[in-house]
Amino acid sequence: MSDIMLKLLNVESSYGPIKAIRGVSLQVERGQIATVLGSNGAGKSTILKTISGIIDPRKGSVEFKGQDITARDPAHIVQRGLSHVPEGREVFPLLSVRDNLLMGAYTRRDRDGVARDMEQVYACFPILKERAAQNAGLLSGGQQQMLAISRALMAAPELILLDEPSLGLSPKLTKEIFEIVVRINRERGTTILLVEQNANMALNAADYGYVLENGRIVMEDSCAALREKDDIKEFYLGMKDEGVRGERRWKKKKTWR
Ligand SMILES: Nc1ncnc2c1ncn2[C@@H]1O[C@H](COP(=O)(O)OP(=O)(O)OP(=O)(O)O)[C@@H](O)[C@H]1O
Repeated sequence: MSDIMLKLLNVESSYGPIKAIRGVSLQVERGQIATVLGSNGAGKSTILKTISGIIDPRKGSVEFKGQDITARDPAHIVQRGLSHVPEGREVFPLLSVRDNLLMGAYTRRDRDGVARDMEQVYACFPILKERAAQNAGLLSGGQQQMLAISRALMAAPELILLDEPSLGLSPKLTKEIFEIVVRINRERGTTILLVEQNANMALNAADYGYVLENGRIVMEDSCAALREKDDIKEFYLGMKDEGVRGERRWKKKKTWR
């Protein structure tokens, strides 16, 4: 029997009158990397903010490890084992790299475990050990992304929500970050829900994917199957269908609409 770590049922969240997500249902199995793909403004970040308690949904429910966490306090949700790496990294620029990492472990009381995890993070990201005493604001964009992911790891989470880790990074750094994400999943068994605009990277790293458009899930499947779908190739992977040209091509509709 599969072990469901996260389950959203018919979730709807709004910003005042703007409905950002509607009727979103999805689930993530323990040990899996799942991804939500979608273009700008599709509602990807809103899904993650609703899960981690930053936004209270208008409707629907969020279950984590079989327990209802809908609209619970974010600190409570972190303590239960769920960490959120927000878009844009948001490290504390005037704190040292080391203090940023310790902030991630703020809710923990097991000092030995924290020290052990700090060493593991340094082993995974040697640059953070080199720069441990430096202010985080002096790190490059890619290094700040590594720090943001590491800070989440310091909470010893069972599930990490990762918001657009590729944002603003070079293709080379993006590849490196994705390799690390997969490594964290394989080596530590951490379950990951990743939202991305870089569909190519996300579909290669993840096991299962959801496609979000205008706040609704319009398609879901294993990433292997999604990579083979013509609509995904055309609209998300930028591969043109050479058999359909000119006006016919413009008239071609996505099959999920
Ligand atoms: N703080 C806010 N106030 C009002 N509207 C918002 C706010 N944040 C997001 N929205 C709106 O909610 C919708 C979904 O936004 P969201 O940030 O979840 O999309 P996204 O898929 O993460 O986009 P991107 O890839 O550009 O980050 C958009 O229409 C956006 O304009």
